[in-house]
Amino acid sequence: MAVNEEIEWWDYEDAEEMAEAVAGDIQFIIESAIDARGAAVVALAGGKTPLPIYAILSEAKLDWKRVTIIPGDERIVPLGDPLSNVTALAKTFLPKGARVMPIVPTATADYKAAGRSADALMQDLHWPLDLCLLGVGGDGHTASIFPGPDFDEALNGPKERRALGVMPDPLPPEAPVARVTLSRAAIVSSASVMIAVTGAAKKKVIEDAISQGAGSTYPIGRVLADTELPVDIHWAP
Ligand SMILES: O=C(O)[C@H](O)[C@@H](O)[C@H](O)[C@H](O)COP(=O)(O)O
Repeated sequence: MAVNEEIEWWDYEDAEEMAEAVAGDIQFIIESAIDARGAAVVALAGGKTPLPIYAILSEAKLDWKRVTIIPGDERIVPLGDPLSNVTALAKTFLPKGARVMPIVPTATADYKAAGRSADALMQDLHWPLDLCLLGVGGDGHTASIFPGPDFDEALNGPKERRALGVMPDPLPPEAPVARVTLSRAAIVSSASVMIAVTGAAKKKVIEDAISQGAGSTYPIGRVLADTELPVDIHWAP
């Protein structure tokens, strides 16, 4: 397994400046995909950090009806729940005309079944994804790749498995529920992988994860070690 040596940090004065820059980069990726094949498919991170990016991106002059957006991971909660990643994306991008696709259609107690259904839904999309925008948790998770019983499957499952169900152990306090996530294989196959994070603590976690390399204890380290294309990490205090 290679260690990615093409990781570039982009540091900004504040979250607003980062949001402008990242929104601009995503706009460019979407425009390029639309120019190339008439459509774009992007996976966007959940959580709170990227919300200012999405607010700016949604104002971009894009042919939104050609854009499909999925959450790169989802908490298994009903649509409309404050924890639902796709609900936040839908509020921002549906009014623009984008196709925002839930990956967990109905909340189910069986997270493995939810993962299988998400994986089946992925077959309807154009692969590889044009972009996978990732967030990182303070514990080093990315998308919903967490330590726990599904960690190995998320990292090392069959390459064609693009999504799976995950029960984080321990459950993250900010959203203590089972998840569906893109697999590492699906993430690293993306035409472009980008990370957006804020705060000194997350910066330290990512730096440690990168220096640990392919054997990193952090999910983000395991993902970064497996990407072959350059990865941009956007950071603001
Ligand atoms: O649904 C999720 O949990 C996420 O997609 C997750 O990977 C997120 O990016 C991090 O937890 C950071 O979240 P914050 O930006 O809210 O800190």
